[in-house]
Amino acid sequence: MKTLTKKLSEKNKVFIPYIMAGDHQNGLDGLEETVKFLSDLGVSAIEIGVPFSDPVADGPVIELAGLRSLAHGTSLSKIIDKLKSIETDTPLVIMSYFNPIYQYGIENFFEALKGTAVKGVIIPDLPYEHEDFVSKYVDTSDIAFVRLVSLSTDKTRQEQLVKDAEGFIYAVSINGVTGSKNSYEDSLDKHLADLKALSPIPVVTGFGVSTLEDVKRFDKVSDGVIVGSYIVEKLYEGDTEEVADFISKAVDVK
Ligand SMILES: O=P(O)(O)OC[C@@H](O)[C@@H](O)c1c[nH]c2ccccc12
Repeated sequence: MKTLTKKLSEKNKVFIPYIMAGDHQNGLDGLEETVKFLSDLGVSAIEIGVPFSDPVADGPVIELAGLRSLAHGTSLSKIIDKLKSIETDTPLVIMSYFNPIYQYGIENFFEALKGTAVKGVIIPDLPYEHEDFVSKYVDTSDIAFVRLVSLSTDKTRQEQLVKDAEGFIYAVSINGVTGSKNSYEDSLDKHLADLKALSPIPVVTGFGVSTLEDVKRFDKVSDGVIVGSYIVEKLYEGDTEEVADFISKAVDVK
């Protein structure tokens, strides 16, 4: 079992904040400070986004954060260099579209992350059928390849996806881009509970989670939450106190 799977399975409830690498007034030099800030609040893991020029699944908040980060000159290779010097017990999960990793070199990517705090990777545009691009390197490293399950994933495919899965299952709560939530579908809670019953590893719900009510709801029907847009926006606006207050309450939801 990989470190990420083990650490998250030990948790009563999982709370994972998402941040965009390089979206800080000091660009990537601010990454370590943000990681420490979040990790001191007791989060289960930290998802670190790699900015990309064509982020198909990103809503407006994350997309803008990516553009700001790119304007600071952020690249995957600079992020990896930075991650080599960041020490933390909190597992880090890189969220990148496939193209930057492909350009960097898939083997180099996994090789460069050995010995860093990165224990997982999410590649939202690399479907199950194409995992063999990375599986050789995933299998020989301690990095978990995190799979996404959407609302439209049927039971047969869910069974396929949870089999041999590591880290956690990323349950996408809406049919849409990050940050958007008009209202959740009525069937969502049952979908999550069914998925949780199938999955041997934690099922963590993300997309549109931005209030303590959301956190409570998804902590009941799944194993925890991922919060991106809310945190990215508040950190950018400099509302660190509000973020700290939200996260300390969210990690404590019973
Ligand atoms: O922003 P939200 O709605 O809180 O959702 C998390 C999400 O931003 C983060 O996990 C993420 C950012 N970009 C993505 C692309 C695909 C899947 C997930 C993501």
